[in-house]
Amino acid sequence: MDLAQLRDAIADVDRALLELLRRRMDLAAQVGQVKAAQGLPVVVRDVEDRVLTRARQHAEACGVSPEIMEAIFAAVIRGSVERQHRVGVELRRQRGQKVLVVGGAGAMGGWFRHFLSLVGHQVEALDPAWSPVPPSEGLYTRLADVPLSQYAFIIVAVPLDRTPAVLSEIVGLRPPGLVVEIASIKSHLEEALREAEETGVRVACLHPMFGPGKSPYQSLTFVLACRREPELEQQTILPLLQHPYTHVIPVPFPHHDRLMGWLLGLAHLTGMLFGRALAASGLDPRELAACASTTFERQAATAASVLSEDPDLYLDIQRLNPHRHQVYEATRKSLEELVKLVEAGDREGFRQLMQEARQALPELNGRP
Ligand SMILES: O=C(O)C(=O)C[C@]1(C(=O)O)C=C[C@@H](O)C=C1
Repeated sequence: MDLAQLRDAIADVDRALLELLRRRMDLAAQVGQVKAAQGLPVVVRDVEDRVLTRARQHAEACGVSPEIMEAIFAAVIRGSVERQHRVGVELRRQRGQKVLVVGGAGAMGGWFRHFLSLVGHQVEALDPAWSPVPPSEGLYTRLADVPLSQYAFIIVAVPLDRTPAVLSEIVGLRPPGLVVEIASIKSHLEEALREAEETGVRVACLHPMFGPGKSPYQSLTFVLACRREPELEQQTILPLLQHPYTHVIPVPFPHHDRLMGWLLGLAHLTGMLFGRALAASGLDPRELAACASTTFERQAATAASVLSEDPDLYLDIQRLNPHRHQVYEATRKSLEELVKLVEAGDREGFRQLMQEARQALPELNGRP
C-alpha cells in the first residue's frame, strides 16, 4: 500500500472505532438508567481498574506504552461516566431537593446552577443583576420576593467581600434550610456566622477548590470548614453534592484560612510574581514562546491562568486572609536565602535547600 492507501485504511479503522465507541456509550447509557433507578453510584472504581488493566495488558500487542493505552481508556471511561450521569438526571430529579442560588448571575453562581441541576436538584436563583429583565419562573431579583422557607439549601455565591453582608441578611430572615456559603476566605465571616449560631440558622462553610471554568465531569474538590462536628457537617452537605466526581474534605474552621494562605495565596502570588518579573525583562514574548523550555512552558501556563482571573477577587483573596504575612515573609526569606547561596556558590547549602523544599511537595511526598 502507498501512503494515500494507508491513510484511507486508517480512516476506515477510525470509522469502525467511532462506531464501536457509539455502541459502548449506548451501553453505558443503559447502565446509567439502571443505576439511577436503583440509586447506585455511577463510578465503580474496581470495574474501572479492570478495564484499565485490560488496556495496559494490550499495550504490547499495539506496540505502544501501557501509559498511552491506559490514558485512552481512562478518557473513554470519563465519557462513559458523563453519559451515564446525564441520562440519570431526570430520574434523580425525583429525589432532588429545592435549592436557591443567591448570586446566580455571577460566574460561580452560574456554575452551581448548572452543577446542582445535573445532581438532580430543582434549582432557582436570585440576582439583582437580572433587574432589567422581566423575571421568569424560579428567577428572582429581590430577596424580599423569594419564598425562602421552601428551600432545602440556599447557596450564597456572591463576591468575596460582599459575602458577610449577604449572609447576615439571609440569616436575619431565619430560613429553615441549610445556608451554604462558598467564600474562598472565611475569617471575615465570623460575625455573620456567630449571628447564625445565636439564632439557630444552620450555615455550612463550603469552598469549591476550582473556578467557574471547571467541567463537572472532572475531580471536584470541596473543602468544608467545620465549626463543630466534621462528621455531622459532612453528612448534612452530602445530599447537596451527590455526584460521581465530588470529594468533600473537612478541615477545622480556624485552619481553613491558614491552609488557603498557601494553597491559594502562595500559588497566586508566585504566578503573579512570575509574570511581573518577566514583564520587567523586556524580552519579546514571541521569542520566549519559540525557545521555551518544558519548565518555562508549565510555569507560564500557570501564571497565564492566574493572571487571566478577576483582579478584584484575587486582591480580596490576598487582602482578606489574616495569615498572608506568613506567606509573604516566607517568600521574601526564601528568595534572600537562595540569592545568598548562589552568590556564594554554596553547593552543599543549595543541595540542602532543594532537599528541604522537596519535602513540602505533594507531588513527591503527600499523595493521599
Ligand atoms: O460497569 C459499570 O458499572 C459501568 O458503569 C461502566 C464503566 C465503563 O465505562 O467501563 C463506567 C463507569 C464505572 O466507573 C465503571 C465502568
